[in-house]
Amino acid sequence: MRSAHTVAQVRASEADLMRDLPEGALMQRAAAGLAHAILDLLGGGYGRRVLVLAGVGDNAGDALYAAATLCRRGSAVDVLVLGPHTHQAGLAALLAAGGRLIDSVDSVAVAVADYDVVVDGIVGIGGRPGLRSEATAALAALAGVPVVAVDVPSGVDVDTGEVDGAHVVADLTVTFGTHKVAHLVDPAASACGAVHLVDIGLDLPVAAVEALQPGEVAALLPRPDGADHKYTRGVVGIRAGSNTYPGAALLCVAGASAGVAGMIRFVGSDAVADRVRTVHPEVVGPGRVQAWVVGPGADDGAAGTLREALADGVPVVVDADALAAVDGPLGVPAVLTPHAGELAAMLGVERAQVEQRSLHHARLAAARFDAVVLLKGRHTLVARPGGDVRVTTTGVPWLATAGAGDVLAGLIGSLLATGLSPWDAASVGSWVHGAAATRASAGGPIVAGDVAHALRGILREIH
Ligand SMILES: NC(=O)C1=CN([C@@H]2O[C@H](COP(=O)(O)OP(=O)(O)OC[C@H]3O[C@@H](n4cnc5c(N)ncnc54)[C@H](OP(=O)(O)O)[C@@H]3O)[C@@H](O)[C@H]2O)[C@@H](O)CC1
Ligand SMILES: [K+]
Repeated sequence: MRSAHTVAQVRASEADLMRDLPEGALMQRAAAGLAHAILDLLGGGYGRRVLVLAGVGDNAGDALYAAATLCRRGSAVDVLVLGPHTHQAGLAALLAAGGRLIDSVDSVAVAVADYDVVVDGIVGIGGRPGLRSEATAALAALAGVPVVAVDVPSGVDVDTGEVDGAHVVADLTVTFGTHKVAHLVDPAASACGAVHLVDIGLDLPVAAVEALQPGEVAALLPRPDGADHKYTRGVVGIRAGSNTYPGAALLCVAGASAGVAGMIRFVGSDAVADRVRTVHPEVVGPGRVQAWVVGPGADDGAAGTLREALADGVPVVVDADALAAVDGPLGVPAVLTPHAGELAAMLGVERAQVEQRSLHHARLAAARFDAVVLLKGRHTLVARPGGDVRVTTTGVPWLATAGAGDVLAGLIGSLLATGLSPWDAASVGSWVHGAAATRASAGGPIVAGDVAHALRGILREIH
Protein backbone atom coordinates (compact mmCIF):
# COMPACT_ATOMS: atom_id res chain seq x y z
CA MET A 1 0.00 0.00 0.00
CA ARG A 2 1.22 3.50 -0.71
CA SER A 3 0.11 5.44 2.36
CA ALA A 4 -0.13 9.21 2.58
CA HIS A 5 0.08 10.64 6.08
CA THR A 6 -0.76 14.08 7.36
CA VAL A 7 1.82 16.55 8.61
CA ALA A 8 0.59 16.04 12.19
CA GLN A 9 1.05 12.27 11.89
CA VAL A 10 4.58 12.71 10.49
CA ARG A 11 5.52 15.19 13.24
CA ALA A 12 4.25 12.83 15.95
CA SER A 13 6.17 9.84 14.52
CA GLU A 14 9.28 11.95 14.14
CA ALA A 15 9.06 13.05 17.78
CA ASP A 16 8.72 9.41 18.92
CA LEU A 17 11.73 8.34 16.90
CA MET A 18 13.88 11.31 17.88
CA ARG A 19 13.63 10.38 21.55
CA ASP A 20 15.95 7.43 20.81
CA LEU A 21 18.25 9.07 18.25
CA PRO A 22 21.02 11.66 18.42
CA GLU A 23 20.14 15.21 17.40
CA GLY A 24 20.03 15.67 13.62
CA ALA A 25 20.08 11.94 12.82
CA LEU A 26 16.83 12.05 10.83
CA MET A 27 17.99 15.00 8.78
CA GLN A 28 21.20 13.13 7.93
CA ARG A 29 19.15 10.13 6.77
CA ALA A 30 16.93 12.40 4.69
CA ALA A 31 19.88 14.27 3.18
CA ALA A 32 21.72 11.05 2.30
CA GLY A 33 18.68 9.70 0.46
CA LEU A 34 18.17 13.02 -1.29
CA ALA A 35 21.81 13.17 -2.43
CA HIS A 36 21.57 9.64 -3.86
CA ALA A 37 18.38 10.47 -5.73
CA ILE A 38 19.93 13.62 -7.25
CA LEU A 39 23.10 11.75 -8.24
CA ASP A 40 20.90 9.12 -9.84
CA LEU A 41 18.98 11.77 -11.77
CA LEU A 42 22.16 13.50 -12.92
CA GLY A 43 23.91 10.23 -13.76
CA GLY A 44 26.77 11.20 -11.41
CA GLY A 45 28.14 14.21 -9.58
CA TYR A 46 31.39 15.17 -11.28
CA GLY A 47 31.20 18.36 -13.35
CA ARG A 48 27.49 18.93 -12.69
CA ARG A 49 26.16 22.39 -11.83
CA VAL A 50 23.61 22.52 -9.04
CA LEU A 51 21.61 25.43 -7.60
CA VAL A 52 19.99 25.10 -4.17
CA LEU A 53 17.07 27.35 -3.27
CA ALA A 54 17.14 27.45 0.52
CA GLY A 55 14.34 28.67 2.79
CA VAL A 56 14.42 29.18 6.53
CA GLY A 57 13.53 25.73 7.91
CA ASP A 58 14.67 22.13 8.08
CA ASN A 59 13.61 21.56 4.47
CA ALA A 60 16.55 23.77 3.53
CA GLY A 61 18.71 21.77 5.97
CA ASP A 62 18.02 18.59 3.99
CA ALA A 63 18.85 20.37 0.73
CA LEU A 64 22.06 21.95 2.03
CA TYR A 65 23.48 18.75 3.56
CA ALA A 66 22.64 16.82 0.39
CA ALA A 67 24.30 19.54 -1.68
CA ALA A 68 27.44 19.23 0.47
CA THR A 69 27.56 15.57 -0.56
CA LEU A 70 27.20 16.59 -4.21
CA CYS A 71 30.13 19.01 -3.78
CA ARG A 72 32.26 16.21 -2.45
CA ARG A 73 31.30 14.17 -5.51
CA GLY A 74 32.61 16.88 -7.83
CA SER A 75 29.57 19.07 -8.46
CA ALA A 76 29.73 22.86 -8.48
CA VAL A 77 26.98 24.00 -6.11
CA ASP A 78 25.52 27.50 -5.73
CA VAL A 79 23.04 28.35 -3.00
CA LEU A 80 20.51 31.17 -3.06
CA VAL A 81 18.98 31.91 0.34
CA LEU A 82 15.35 32.94 0.05
CA GLY A 83 14.40 34.63 3.29
CA PRO A 84 16.10 36.41 6.17
CA HIS A 85 18.28 33.39 7.10
CA THR A 86 18.59 29.69 6.42
CA HIS A 87 19.55 26.43 8.16
CA GLN A 88 22.90 27.49 9.64
CA ALA A 89 24.54 24.10 10.18
CA GLY A 90 23.49 22.91 6.71
CA LEU A 91 24.85 26.08 5.11
CA ALA A 92 28.13 25.77 7.01
CA ALA A 93 28.49 22.15 5.82
CA LEU A 94 27.86 23.16 2.21
CA LEU A 95 30.28 26.10 2.30
CA ALA A 96 32.94 23.91 3.94
CA ALA A 97 32.51 21.38 1.11
CA GLY A 98 33.08 24.10 -1.51
CA GLY A 99 29.57 25.47 -2.20
CA ARG A 100 29.10 29.15 -3.03
CA LEU A 101 26.52 31.64 -1.81
CA ILE A 102 24.96 33.77 -4.56
CA ASP A 103 22.89 36.96 -4.13
CA SER A 104 20.47 36.38 -6.97
CA VAL A 105 19.98 34.20 -10.00
CA ASP A 106 20.87 37.19 -12.23
CA SER A 107 24.24 37.64 -10.53
CA VAL A 108 25.55 34.22 -11.60
CA ALA A 109 28.49 34.34 -13.96
CA VAL A 110 27.33 31.31 -15.95
CA ALA A 111 24.12 31.15 -17.96
CA VAL A 112 21.14 29.98 -15.93
CA ALA A 113 20.57 27.24 -18.50
CA ASP A 114 23.96 25.77 -17.54
CA TYR A 115 22.52 24.52 -14.24
CA ASP A 116 21.84 20.79 -14.47
CA VAL A 117 19.37 20.85 -11.61
CA VAL A 118 17.64 23.17 -9.16
CA VAL A 119 17.06 21.77 -5.66
CA ASP A 120 13.90 23.20 -4.10
CA GLY A 121 14.57 23.49 -0.37
CA ILE A 122 12.30 26.50 0.08
CA VAL A 123 9.67 24.91 2.35
CA GLY A 124 8.56 21.40 3.23
CA ILE A 125 5.88 20.16 5.57
CA GLY A 126 6.10 23.37 7.61
CA GLY A 127 5.18 25.56 4.65
CA ARG A 128 2.01 27.51 4.04
CA PRO A 129 0.50 27.39 0.52
CA GLY A 130 1.88 29.87 -2.00
CA LEU A 131 5.35 31.30 -2.56
CA ARG A 132 6.85 34.65 -1.67
CA SER A 133 7.78 37.03 -4.49
CA GLU A 134 11.56 36.44 -4.32
CA ALA A 135 10.98 32.69 -4.72
CA THR A 136 8.59 33.22 -7.62
CA ALA A 137 11.11 35.52 -9.34
CA ALA A 138 13.97 33.03 -8.91
CA LEU A 139 11.90 30.16 -10.27
CA ALA A 140 10.81 32.25 -13.26
CA ALA A 141 14.46 33.03 -14.05
CA LEU A 142 15.27 29.31 -13.83
CA ALA A 143 12.48 28.13 -16.16
CA GLY A 144 13.58 25.12 -18.16
CA VAL A 145 16.08 23.79 -15.61
CA PRO A 146 15.03 20.42 -14.10
CA VAL A 147 13.77 20.77 -10.51
CA VAL A 148 14.13 18.30 -7.64
CA ALA A 149 11.70 19.17 -4.84
CA VAL A 150 12.77 18.30 -1.31
CA ASP A 151 9.88 16.52 0.47
CA VAL A 152 7.16 18.44 -1.43
CA PRO A 153 7.10 21.02 -4.22
CA SER A 154 7.19 24.26 -2.22
CA GLY A 155 3.95 26.21 -2.21
CA VAL A 156 1.43 23.32 -2.36
CA ASP A 157 -0.91 22.51 0.52
CA VAL A 158 0.67 19.35 1.93
CA ASP A 159 -2.40 17.91 3.68
CA THR A 160 -5.01 18.51 0.98
CA GLY A 161 -3.24 18.54 -2.38
CA GLU A 162 -4.73 21.95 -3.04
CA VAL A 163 -2.75 24.82 -4.54
CA ASP A 164 -3.38 28.47 -3.83
CA GLY A 165 -1.05 30.75 -5.72
CA ALA A 166 2.44 30.09 -7.02
CA HIS A 167 4.17 26.77 -6.34
CA VAL A 168 7.14 24.78 -7.57
CA VAL A 169 6.59 22.35 -10.46
CA ALA A 170 9.10 19.54 -10.00
CA ASP A 171 10.50 16.83 -12.24
CA LEU A 172 11.31 14.70 -9.20
CA THR A 173 10.15 14.94 -5.60
CA VAL A 174 12.22 13.16 -2.97
CA THR A 175 10.18 12.64 0.19
CA PHE A 176 10.98 11.17 3.58
CA GLY A 177 9.40 8.61 5.88
CA THR A 178 6.07 8.35 4.08
CA HIS A 179 4.11 9.89 1.26
CA LYS A 180 2.09 12.99 2.04
CA VAL A 181 -1.41 13.70 0.69
CA ALA A 182 0.01 16.23 -1.79
CA HIS A 183 1.96 13.43 -3.51
CA LEU A 184 -1.25 11.59 -4.39
CA VAL A 185 -4.02 14.18 -4.71
CA ASP A 186 -4.24 16.64 -7.59
CA PRO A 187 -3.56 19.38 -8.41
CA ALA A 188 -0.52 19.18 -6.12
CA ALA A 189 0.32 15.62 -7.20
CA SER A 190 0.71 16.73 -10.79
CA ALA A 191 3.35 19.24 -9.60
CA CYS A 192 5.49 16.50 -8.00
CA GLY A 193 6.81 14.77 -11.10
CA ALA A 194 8.15 11.35 -10.20
CA VAL A 195 8.03 10.72 -6.44
CA HIS A 196 10.87 8.91 -4.67
CA LEU A 197 10.41 7.81 -1.06
CA VAL A 198 13.40 7.65 1.30
CA ASP A 199 12.88 5.46 4.37
CA ILE A 200 14.07 7.26 7.50
CA GLY A 201 12.66 4.74 9.96
CA LEU A 202 9.40 6.43 11.01
CA ASP A 203 6.82 4.18 12.69
CA LEU A 204 3.53 5.50 11.32
CA PRO A 205 -0.17 5.00 12.13
CA VAL A 206 -2.85 3.99 9.61
CA ALA A 207 -3.21 6.60 6.86
CA ALA A 208 -6.52 8.14 5.78
CA VAL A 209 -5.35 8.47 2.17
CA GLU A 210 -3.77 5.54 0.35
CA ALA A 211 -3.11 4.15 -3.11
CA LEU A 212 -3.51 0.45 -3.88
CA GLN A 213 -0.48 -1.35 -5.31
CA PRO A 214 -0.60 -4.47 -7.54
CA GLY A 215 -0.23 -6.91 -4.63
CA GLU A 216 -3.22 -5.44 -2.79
CA VAL A 217 -5.32 -5.43 -5.95
CA ALA A 218 -4.47 -9.10 -6.51
CA ALA A 219 -5.42 -9.96 -2.92
CA LEU A 220 -8.78 -8.19 -3.22
CA LEU A 221 -9.78 -9.59 -6.60
CA PRO A 222 -12.36 -12.39 -6.32
CA ARG A 223 -11.16 -15.81 -7.47
CA PRO A 224 -13.57 -18.68 -8.17
CA ASP A 225 -12.90 -22.09 -6.66
CA GLY A 226 -13.98 -25.52 -7.82
CA ALA A 227 -17.30 -25.38 -5.98
CA ASP A 228 -18.42 -22.15 -7.68
CA HIS A 229 -20.98 -21.91 -10.46
CA LYS A 230 -22.14 -18.88 -12.39
CA TYR A 231 -24.70 -17.82 -9.77
CA THR A 232 -22.42 -18.15 -6.77
CA ARG A 233 -19.78 -16.05 -8.55
CA GLY A 234 -22.31 -13.19 -8.71
CA VAL A 235 -24.71 -11.82 -11.29
CA VAL A 236 -24.45 -8.19 -12.34
CA GLY A 237 -27.40 -6.35 -13.86
CA ILE A 238 -26.88 -3.52 -16.32
CA ARG A 239 -29.50 -0.82 -16.87
CA ALA A 240 -27.64 1.39 -19.33
CA GLY A 241 -28.04 2.85 -22.79
CA SER A 242 -31.13 4.14 -24.55
CA ASN A 243 -32.35 4.42 -28.10
CA THR A 244 -30.46 7.75 -28.22
CA TYR A 245 -27.26 6.30 -26.73
CA PRO A 246 -27.13 2.56 -27.46
CA GLY A 247 -23.32 2.57 -27.43
CA ALA A 248 -23.25 3.26 -23.68
CA ALA A 249 -25.03 -0.06 -23.11
CA LEU A 250 -22.46 -1.91 -25.22
CA LEU A 251 -19.52 -0.31 -23.43
CA CYS A 252 -20.99 -0.79 -19.96
CA VAL A 253 -21.62 -4.46 -20.72
CA ALA A 254 -18.10 -4.72 -22.16
CA GLY A 255 -16.72 -3.44 -18.84
CA ALA A 256 -18.86 -5.92 -16.91
CA SER A 257 -17.62 -8.66 -19.26
CA ALA A 258 -14.11 -8.60 -17.83
CA GLY A 259 -14.95 -12.00 -16.41
CA VAL A 260 -15.03 -11.33 -12.68
CA ALA A 261 -18.80 -11.95 -12.29
CA GLY A 262 -20.50 -15.22 -13.27
CA MET A 263 -23.27 -13.72 -15.40
CA ILE A 264 -24.54 -10.45 -16.84
CA ARG A 265 -28.19 -9.46 -17.16
CA PHE A 266 -29.22 -6.55 -19.35
CA VAL A 267 -32.42 -4.58 -18.91
CA GLY A 268 -33.36 -2.02 -21.57
CA SER A 269 -35.41 -1.50 -24.71
CA ASP A 270 -35.67 -4.45 -27.12
CA ALA A 271 -33.71 -2.59 -29.75
CA VAL A 272 -30.78 -1.90 -27.41
CA ALA A 273 -30.92 -5.38 -25.86
CA ASP A 274 -30.71 -6.92 -29.36
CA ARG A 275 -27.60 -4.90 -30.12
CA VAL A 276 -26.03 -5.89 -26.80
CA ARG A 277 -26.66 -9.61 -27.45
CA THR A 278 -25.30 -9.39 -30.98
CA VAL A 279 -21.93 -8.32 -29.56
CA HIS A 280 -22.16 -10.20 -26.22
CA PRO A 281 -24.22 -13.38 -26.82
CA GLU A 282 -23.65 -14.57 -23.24
CA VAL A 283 -25.70 -11.70 -21.79
CA VAL A 284 -29.19 -12.67 -20.56
CA GLY A 285 -32.38 -10.73 -19.77
CA PRO A 286 -34.09 -9.55 -16.54
CA GLY A 287 -33.94 -11.62 -13.34
CA ARG A 288 -32.23 -11.71 -9.94
CA VAL A 289 -28.92 -9.89 -9.60
CA GLN A 290 -26.43 -9.21 -6.81
CA ALA A 291 -25.66 -5.67 -8.01
CA TRP A 292 -27.01 -3.13 -10.48
CA VAL A 293 -25.27 -0.61 -12.70
CA VAL A 294 -27.52 2.31 -13.58
CA GLY A 295 -27.06 5.42 -15.63
CA PRO A 296 -24.61 5.29 -18.56
CA GLY A 297 -26.37 6.69 -21.63
CA ALA A 298 -29.72 6.46 -19.85
CA ASP A 299 -30.97 9.76 -21.25
CA ASP A 300 -34.08 11.20 -19.53
CA GLY A 301 -35.28 7.84 -18.22
CA ALA A 302 -32.50 7.69 -15.64
CA ALA A 303 -34.51 8.58 -12.53
CA GLY A 304 -37.10 5.86 -13.22
CA THR A 305 -34.41 3.30 -14.02
CA LEU A 306 -32.66 4.08 -10.73
CA ARG A 307 -35.91 3.67 -8.78
CA GLU A 308 -36.47 0.25 -10.37
CA ALA A 309 -32.96 -0.89 -9.54
CA LEU A 310 -33.15 0.36 -5.93
CA ALA A 311 -36.36 -1.63 -5.41
CA ASP A 312 -34.26 -4.82 -5.46
CA GLY A 313 -32.32 -3.71 -2.38
CA VAL A 314 -28.95 -4.85 -3.78
CA PRO A 315 -25.77 -2.74 -4.12
CA VAL A 316 -25.79 -0.29 -6.98
CA VAL A 317 -23.35 1.67 -9.14
CA VAL A 318 -24.86 5.02 -10.08
CA ASP A 319 -23.22 6.72 -13.05
CA ALA A 320 -23.77 9.54 -15.56
CA ASP A 321 -27.41 10.55 -16.12
CA ALA A 322 -28.63 8.71 -13.01
CA LEU A 323 -26.44 10.84 -10.72
CA ALA A 324 -28.81 13.78 -11.16
CA ALA A 325 -31.51 11.67 -9.48
CA VAL A 326 -29.44 11.19 -6.30
CA ASP A 327 -30.42 13.75 -3.66
CA GLY A 328 -29.57 11.86 -0.47
CA PRO A 329 -28.63 8.41 0.86
CA LEU A 330 -30.01 5.67 -1.41
CA GLY A 331 -30.68 3.10 1.29
CA VAL A 332 -28.49 0.41 -0.34
CA PRO A 333 -24.69 0.06 -0.52
CA ALA A 334 -23.76 2.36 -3.38
CA VAL A 335 -20.89 3.57 -5.54
CA LEU A 336 -21.46 6.97 -7.17
CA THR A 337 -19.12 7.67 -10.10
CA PRO A 338 -19.25 11.37 -11.03
CA HIS A 339 -16.72 13.48 -12.90
CA ALA A 340 -16.03 16.93 -11.48
CA GLY A 341 -18.93 18.58 -13.35
CA GLU A 342 -21.43 15.96 -12.21
CA LEU A 343 -20.24 16.14 -8.61
CA ALA A 344 -20.46 19.93 -8.69
CA ALA A 345 -24.11 19.69 -9.81
CA MET A 346 -24.85 17.14 -7.06
CA LEU A 347 -23.35 19.39 -4.38
CA GLY A 348 -24.62 22.70 -5.78
CA VAL A 349 -21.14 24.19 -6.29
CA GLU A 350 -19.06 25.25 -9.30
CA ARG A 351 -17.03 22.69 -11.24
CA ALA A 352 -13.86 24.74 -10.62
CA GLN A 353 -14.41 24.43 -6.86
CA VAL A 354 -14.51 20.63 -7.13
CA GLU A 355 -11.36 20.63 -9.28
CA GLN A 356 -9.49 22.91 -6.86
CA ARG A 357 -10.58 21.03 -3.71
CA SER A 358 -11.17 17.52 -5.00
CA LEU A 359 -10.37 15.67 -1.76
CA HIS A 360 -12.69 17.91 0.26
CA HIS A 361 -15.59 17.56 -2.17
CA ALA A 362 -15.23 13.78 -2.62
CA ARG A 363 -15.32 13.35 1.18
CA LEU A 364 -18.22 15.78 1.51
CA ALA A 365 -20.26 13.86 -1.06
CA ALA A 366 -19.46 10.48 0.53
CA ALA A 367 -20.79 11.79 3.85
CA ARG A 368 -23.83 13.53 2.37
CA PHE A 369 -24.96 10.60 0.20
CA ASP A 370 -23.72 7.90 2.60
CA ALA A 371 -22.06 6.20 -0.35
CA VAL A 372 -18.66 5.51 -1.82
CA VAL A 373 -17.93 8.40 -4.17
CA LEU A 374 -15.52 7.84 -7.06
CA LEU A 375 -14.49 11.25 -8.38
CA LYS A 376 -12.94 10.78 -11.82
CA GLY A 377 -9.78 12.63 -12.71
CA ARG A 378 -6.11 12.17 -13.59
CA HIS A 379 -5.78 10.66 -10.13
CA THR A 380 -9.28 9.34 -9.44
CA LEU A 381 -10.36 9.61 -5.79
CA VAL A 382 -12.49 6.95 -4.10
CA ALA A 383 -13.92 8.30 -0.84
CA ARG A 384 -16.06 6.44 1.66
CA PRO A 385 -18.18 7.83 4.50
CA GLY A 386 -15.87 8.43 7.45
CA GLY A 387 -13.24 10.12 5.32
CA ASP A 388 -10.97 7.32 4.07
CA VAL A 389 -9.80 7.86 0.52
CA ARG A 390 -8.05 5.66 -2.03
CA VAL A 391 -6.32 7.36 -4.92
CA THR A 392 -5.94 5.65 -8.29
CA THR A 393 -2.47 6.17 -9.70
CA THR A 394 -2.82 3.92 -12.76
CA GLY A 395 -4.00 5.31 -16.09
CA VAL A 396 -2.86 7.66 -18.82
CA PRO A 397 -4.13 11.01 -20.09
CA TRP A 398 -5.46 9.21 -23.21
CA LEU A 399 -8.06 7.62 -20.89
CA ALA A 400 -10.00 10.89 -20.97
CA THR A 401 -12.12 9.61 -23.84
CA ALA A 402 -15.86 9.16 -24.46
CA GLY A 403 -17.32 5.95 -23.09
CA ALA A 404 -14.42 5.09 -20.76
CA GLY A 405 -16.68 5.86 -17.80
CA ASP A 406 -19.31 3.42 -19.08
CA VAL A 407 -16.68 0.66 -19.13
CA LEU A 408 -15.60 1.58 -15.59
CA ALA A 409 -19.18 1.52 -14.24
CA GLY A 410 -19.72 -1.96 -15.71
CA LEU A 411 -16.47 -3.25 -14.26
CA ILE A 412 -17.20 -1.89 -10.78
CA GLY A 413 -20.72 -3.34 -10.94
CA SER A 414 -19.34 -6.78 -11.74
CA LEU A 415 -16.93 -6.53 -8.77
CA LEU A 416 -19.80 -5.46 -6.50
CA ALA A 417 -21.81 -8.46 -7.68
CA THR A 418 -19.06 -10.82 -6.54
CA GLY A 419 -19.48 -9.53 -2.99
CA LEU A 420 -16.73 -6.94 -2.76
CA SER A 421 -17.63 -3.93 -0.62
CA PRO A 422 -18.42 -0.71 -2.50
CA TRP A 423 -15.09 0.72 -1.28
CA ASP A 424 -13.04 -2.23 -2.56
CA ALA A 425 -15.07 -2.67 -5.76
CA ALA A 426 -14.66 0.99 -6.69
CA SER A 427 -10.96 1.25 -5.89
CA VAL A 428 -10.00 -2.11 -7.41
CA GLY A 429 -12.14 -1.42 -10.48
CA SER A 430 -10.59 1.99 -10.95
CA TRP A 431 -7.06 0.57 -10.58
CA VAL A 432 -7.68 -2.21 -13.12
CA HIS A 433 -9.41 0.20 -15.53
CA GLY A 434 -6.42 2.57 -15.37
CA ALA A 435 -3.94 -0.26 -15.86
CA ALA A 436 -5.94 -1.53 -18.86
CA ALA A 437 -5.91 1.95 -20.37
CA THR A 438 -2.14 2.19 -19.94
CA ARG A 439 -1.70 -1.23 -21.54
CA ALA A 440 -4.05 -0.48 -24.43
CA SER A 441 -2.52 2.93 -25.03
CA ALA A 442 1.15 1.91 -25.12
CA GLY A 443 1.83 5.62 -25.41
CA GLY A 444 -0.75 6.32 -28.11
CA PRO A 445 -4.45 7.17 -28.44
CA ILE A 446 -7.21 4.79 -27.33
CA VAL A 447 -10.99 4.54 -27.46
CA ALA A 448 -13.18 3.12 -24.69
CA GLY A 449 -13.54 -0.26 -26.39
CA ASP A 450 -9.75 -0.70 -26.29
CA VAL A 451 -9.83 -0.29 -22.52
CA ALA A 452 -12.58 -2.91 -22.18
CA HIS A 453 -10.62 -5.33 -24.36
CA ALA A 454 -7.51 -4.92 -22.24
CA LEU A 455 -9.26 -5.65 -18.90
CA ARG A 456 -8.97 -9.44 -19.02
CA GLY A 457 -5.27 -9.30 -19.81
CA ILE A 458 -4.64 -7.13 -16.76
CA LEU A 459 -6.75 -9.43 -14.56
CA ARG A 460 -4.87 -12.47 -15.85
CA GLU A 461 -1.51 -10.94 -14.98
CA ILE A 462 -2.49 -9.55 -11.61
CA HIS A 463 -3.86 -12.86 -10.34
N1 LIG B 1 9.40 15.77 10.19
C1 LIG B 1 10.28 14.83 9.82
O1 LIG B 1 10.06 13.67 10.06
C2 LIG B 1 11.49 15.21 9.09
C3 LIG B 1 11.61 16.45 8.48
N2 LIG B 1 12.64 16.76 7.70
C4 LIG B 1 12.60 17.96 6.89
O2 LIG B 1 12.12 19.06 7.61
C5 LIG B 1 11.08 19.68 6.85
C6 LIG B 1 10.19 20.44 7.76
O3 LIG B 1 10.98 21.44 8.35
P1 LIG B 1 10.36 22.64 9.18
O4 LIG B 1 9.39 22.14 10.15
O5 LIG B 1 11.49 23.41 9.72
O6 LIG B 1 9.54 23.43 8.10
P2 LIG B 1 9.95 23.96 6.64
O7 LIG B 1 8.90 23.44 5.77
O8 LIG B 1 11.33 23.74 6.27
O9 LIG B 1 9.89 25.55 6.79
C7 LIG B 1 8.80 26.15 7.42
C8 LIG B 1 9.19 27.58 7.68
O10 LIG B 1 9.20 28.28 6.46
C9 LIG B 1 8.48 29.53 6.58
N3 LIG B 1 7.41 29.48 5.59
C10 LIG B 1 6.16 28.96 5.69
N4 LIG B 1 5.50 29.03 4.55
C11 LIG B 1 6.34 29.61 3.68
C12 LIG B 1 6.20 29.95 2.31
N5 LIG B 1 5.09 29.66 1.62
N6 LIG B 1 7.26 30.52 1.70
C13 LIG B 1 8.39 30.80 2.40
N7 LIG B 1 8.56 30.50 3.71
C14 LIG B 1 7.54 29.92 4.33
C15 LIG B 1 7.97 29.60 7.98
O11 LIG B 1 8.75 30.51 8.70
P3 LIG B 1 8.33 32.03 8.84
O12 LIG B 1 8.60 32.65 7.54
O13 LIG B 1 6.86 32.04 9.16
O14 LIG B 1 9.20 32.55 9.92
C16 LIG B 1 8.16 28.21 8.56
O15 LIG B 1 8.61 28.21 9.88
C17 LIG B 1 10.45 18.54 6.11
O16 LIG B 1 9.67 18.95 5.04
C18 LIG B 1 11.68 17.76 5.71
O17 LIG B 1 12.23 18.32 4.53
C19 LIG B 1 13.77 15.85 7.53
O18 LIG B 1 14.95 16.57 7.70
C20 LIG B 1 13.84 14.72 8.54
C21 LIG B 1 12.58 14.20 9.01
K1 LIG C 1 10.49 21.84 -0.96
